[in-house]
Amino acid sequence: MTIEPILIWGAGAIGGTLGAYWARAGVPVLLVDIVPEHVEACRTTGLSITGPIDQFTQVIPAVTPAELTGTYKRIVLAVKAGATDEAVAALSPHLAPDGFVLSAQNGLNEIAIAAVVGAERTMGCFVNFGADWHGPGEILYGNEGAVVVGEIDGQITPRAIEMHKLLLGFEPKSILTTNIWGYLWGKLSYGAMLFGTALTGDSMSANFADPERLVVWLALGQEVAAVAAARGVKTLGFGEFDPMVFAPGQPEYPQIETIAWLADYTSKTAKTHSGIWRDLAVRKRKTEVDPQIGIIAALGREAGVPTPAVETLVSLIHDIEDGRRPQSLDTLKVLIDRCKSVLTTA
Ligand SMILES: NC(=O)C1=CN([C@@H]2O[C@H](COP(=O)(O)OP(=O)(O)OC[C@H]3O[C@@H](n4cnc5c(N)ncnc54)[C@H](OP(=O)(O)O)[C@@H]3O)[C@@H](O)[C@H]2O)C=CC1
Ligand SMILES: CC(C)(CO)C(=O)C(=O)O
Repeated sequence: MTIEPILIWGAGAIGGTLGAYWARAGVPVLLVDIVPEHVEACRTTGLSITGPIDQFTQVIPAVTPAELTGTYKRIVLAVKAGATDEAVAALSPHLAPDGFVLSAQNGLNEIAIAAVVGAERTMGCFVNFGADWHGPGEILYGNEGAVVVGEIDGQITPRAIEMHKLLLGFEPKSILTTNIWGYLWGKLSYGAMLFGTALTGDSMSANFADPERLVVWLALGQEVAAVAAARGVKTLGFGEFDPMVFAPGQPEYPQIETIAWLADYTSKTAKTHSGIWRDLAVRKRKTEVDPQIGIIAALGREAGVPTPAVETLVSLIHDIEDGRRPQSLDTLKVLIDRCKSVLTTA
C-alpha cells in the first residue's frame, strides 16, 4: 500500500526544512514550489540542510505547480503571506474534499485560507524556528524554535493529533494547542518587533540590546497587545517571550526584561537577521508587511484602538521596499521619535 504524501506548498526556508526532516524520517512528502531550479535540485541532487543544528542532504520528490496532478488530504502551506492568495487558488483543485491546509506561516493567513477552502479544511500552525533559503537545494537551518499546531476552532481532532505527531518528528517540543489564535497573535507581537529590527542593517540581537531602541519594542508590543485584547485574544508566546506582559495596564519592568531576553535569545542563532531583513537587503523584494502588520492597524481601527507606532512602521517598510529610504539608523530614528511621542502621550 502506498501512503499518500504530505504536499508541502512552498519549499523554501520553512517548507523545505520540514520536508527534509520528514523525508529523512521516511514520511512521504511531495514538495511544490514555483522556483524550477530549486524543484530540480530537490528531486535530483537533493535538498541540503546546513548550519549548526544539522547537516544532511535529502533527495525529495518535488514538482512545480504546473507539473502537479491528483488530490491530497494534507497540504502544508509555507509561502510568504503575500503569496497566500495565489497559492491557495492554485492548490484548491488539489485539495481532497475531506482534506485540509495547514498554514506554516507568520501572520493570520488562516483567515484568507479558510475564506477559500472553508474553515473546516483549515488548520493553524505557529512556527518560530529560524531558517533561510540560500539557493536552489540549499537551506540554512539557523536555530530550533517553537512549533505549535491546532485547529482554528480549538477542537482537538484526530487530524490535529496526527499533524502534531508528525511535527514532533521535526521538533520534539512541538505543542498541540486549543488556542492557536493566541500563538498566532503572540507571533504578531514578536513579528512587529522583527519588522522594526529590519529598518536597519543591524542583527536582531543588536537591535534588541540597544537601550535607545527599547521605546520601539515597547510601543509595538503594547499596540499589538491592545488590539489583541480588544478582540478578546489571550496571546501566547515562546520561551520567556510572553506577549501578555505588554497588555493594557501592565507594568513596564517585565516588558523591559522581556526585551532583554529577546536580545539574548536572538544572539544564539546562525540566522542573525529576520526574514524581513533578508527580503529587503538580500532578496530585494516586497516583505509581508501588509498582510502581517498592516492587518494589525486595520483590526485596531475596527476596534477603535489607535496603532500609531504600527502605522509608522508599515509606512517606513513601504519606503524601503519602494526605494524612498535605505535600511539605516536614520530610518529607525523616525520610528524611535514616533514611539517616544506615543509613549509619553499614553
Ligand atoms: N524563514 C524563517 O525563519 C521563518 C519564516 N516564517 C514564515 O514562514 C512563511 C514562509 O517563509 P519562508 O519559508 O521563510 O519563505 P521562503 O521565501 O524561503 O519560501 C517560500 C517558497 O515558496 C515559493 N513560492 C512563492 N509563491 C508560491 C506559490 N504560489 N506556489 C508555490 N510556491 C511558491 C517561493 O518562491 P519565491 O522565493 O520565488 O517567491 C519560495 O521558494 C512566511 O510566512 C514566514 O514569515 C516563520 C518563522 C520563521
Ligand atoms: C526571526 C524568525 C526566524 C523567528 O524566530 C522569523 O520569524 C523571521 O525571520 O521572520
